[in-house]
Amino acid sequence: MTDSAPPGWIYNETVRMFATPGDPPFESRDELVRHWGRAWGVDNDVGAIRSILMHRPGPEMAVVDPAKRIESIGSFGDLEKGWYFQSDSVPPLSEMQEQHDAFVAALKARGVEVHFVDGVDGGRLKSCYTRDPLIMVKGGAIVCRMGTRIRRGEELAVTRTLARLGIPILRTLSGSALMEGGSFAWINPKTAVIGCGIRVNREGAEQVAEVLRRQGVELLAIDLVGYDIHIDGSFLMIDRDLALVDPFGLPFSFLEKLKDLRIRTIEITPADNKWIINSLAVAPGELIMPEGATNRTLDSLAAHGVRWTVLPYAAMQLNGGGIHCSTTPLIRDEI
Ligand SMILES: NC(=O)NCCC[C@H](N)C(=O)O
Repeated sequence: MTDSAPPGWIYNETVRMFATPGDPPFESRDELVRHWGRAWGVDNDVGAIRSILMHRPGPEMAVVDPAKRIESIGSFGDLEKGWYFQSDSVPPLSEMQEQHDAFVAALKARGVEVHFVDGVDGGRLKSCYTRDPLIMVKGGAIVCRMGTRIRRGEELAVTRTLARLGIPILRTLSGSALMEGGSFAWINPKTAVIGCGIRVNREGAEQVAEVLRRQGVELLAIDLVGYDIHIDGSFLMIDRDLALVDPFGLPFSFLEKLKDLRIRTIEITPADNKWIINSLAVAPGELIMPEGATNRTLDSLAAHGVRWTVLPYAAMQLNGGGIHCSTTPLIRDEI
């Protein structure tokens, strides 16, 4: 047969013989492991963390000039250069690094593989909050588009890092989208939420929703309150069906939606340090949290079977972000 077959037929029959179908889909574990080396990605916010992305604050912090005091609001910043420091005091860099190092050590002690962002530069002083320039979904990352000038460009450093690690990038937000990962949260493996506001617009949410739709995940888009920048200041999943919330930062309709989804909630009180919402679930019902929870809230956590480790993080928080903001889990166990 092949003796007399025309070359075109041989070519086409070979193509047909070696064709590979689209299913199983890109995000399936076997496909990822075979072609990308690991099952990168997450589809929940509480499964045991295996791999995480962080950035130790470093030379970029030198952009902060304590002489640039903004007296009218009691903080520091330079409108021309775009940097801002959201507190009335600037801690020594060594103190921020010490707290960050202790957090990294606590994660490593749990067996978490910690990766660091390559090439942070340009005085991008918020780069230690790796939560924001990317979102991890099933099978890889969505690179965001930051909603403040000094943070725009963190996307490039993160993209280089993802490439070095071999992590698929499923989408880079484009057009007029604004999106920061701190305003994205998984509620369960079929439902996620984005808080829209001054840093995240509906176009950003829609571009993320497109990626998630292909994974069979529904994305809720809610409005944040006032100038709140991220939903992770008011909402945190801490177990498969349990969230820590600040009701003052969330619309009533979202609190009702959580009930529909059978998510139980623990509400913080004004006496709690608000940064406790910005904790990290390292496994179902296991938190790393900053200081400042009231006994009332700790008792409630304990009554719901939650365990926690407390780390000092006040110096890191002075730059405007907390424990949750300082991490992006790259791989979590399924729940
Ligand atoms: N997820 C977060 O809340 N990230 C920290 C935000 C850092 C800082 N306040 C900012 O303005 O970007």
